[in-house]
Amino acid sequence: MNYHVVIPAAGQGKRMNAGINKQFIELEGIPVIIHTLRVFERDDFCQGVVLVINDQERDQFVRMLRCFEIKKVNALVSGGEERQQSVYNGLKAVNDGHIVLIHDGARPFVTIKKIHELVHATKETGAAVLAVPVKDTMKQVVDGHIEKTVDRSSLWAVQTPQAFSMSLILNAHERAKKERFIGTDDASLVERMGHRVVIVEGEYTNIKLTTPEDLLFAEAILRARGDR
Ligand SMILES: Nc1ccn([C@@H]2O[C@H](COP(=O)(O)OP(=O)(O)OP(=O)(O)O)[C@@H](O)[C@H]2O)c(=O)n1
Ligand SMILES: C[C@](O)(CO)[C@H](O)COP(=O)(O)O
Repeated sequence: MNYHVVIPAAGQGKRMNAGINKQFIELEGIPVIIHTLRVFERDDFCQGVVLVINDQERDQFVRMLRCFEIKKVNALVSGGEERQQSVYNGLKAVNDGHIVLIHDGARPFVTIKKIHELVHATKETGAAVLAVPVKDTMKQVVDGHIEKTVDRSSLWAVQTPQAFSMSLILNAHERAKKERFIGTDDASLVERMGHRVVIVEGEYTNIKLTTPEDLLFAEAILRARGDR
């Protein structure tokens, strides 16, 4: 069940519009990225973390890791223009291990329970993702009007971590780069090679902090957890 994890945290956070890297926004006095890293710090199955960052934020990250005593980050790697490039840079820095997880730095609420279910499922096909069934009715919209209502029964909102055998995901990234394909998640690079990806039902609290209102949900999630 051992794994390594690549955590992309090198984005611009444009949709958050916070004026700073959203990974540095504090929730109950702790930066988002530290909340995320602490999950893996606490998981004995996590053998090491590769953190992908903006070079100009390197000093800030080094100080933060030291201040919060994060020990498992064994590489700080430069990100790229696209999330996919950042992830690929991170994968190349994972020096051993058979299973690798890729997890957004902006998703601080993943649980160890779900991580372990995901890693276990990866043994089945070499690829598995956390996802939750969509709750809203989905419509396809063209030029501002509804083209059709999409059958919701087979639609899932995919999250991270996404887990893969190391060789499979490296091959998928290398092929996507060669073919100039850019996907919005890593599983899409594996799917396009015709490889089965297993869905593991995740939790609705595993939100990605993307726009300002997500911070309201984040504070509510922390309060609810604190009450337990
Ligand atoms: N070039 C990029 C883009 C994104 N990410 C990371 O990938 C995760 C998911 O991406 P997203 O939520 O879209 O972050 P941003 O790209 O920063 O957001 P935006 O699109 O609003 O700028 C984030 O932890 C982000 O830091 C990254 O490492 N490198
Ligand atoms: C990888 C991801 O979190 C799965 O839902 C999502 O695709 C990232 O998208 P973003 O626009 O890069 O945040």
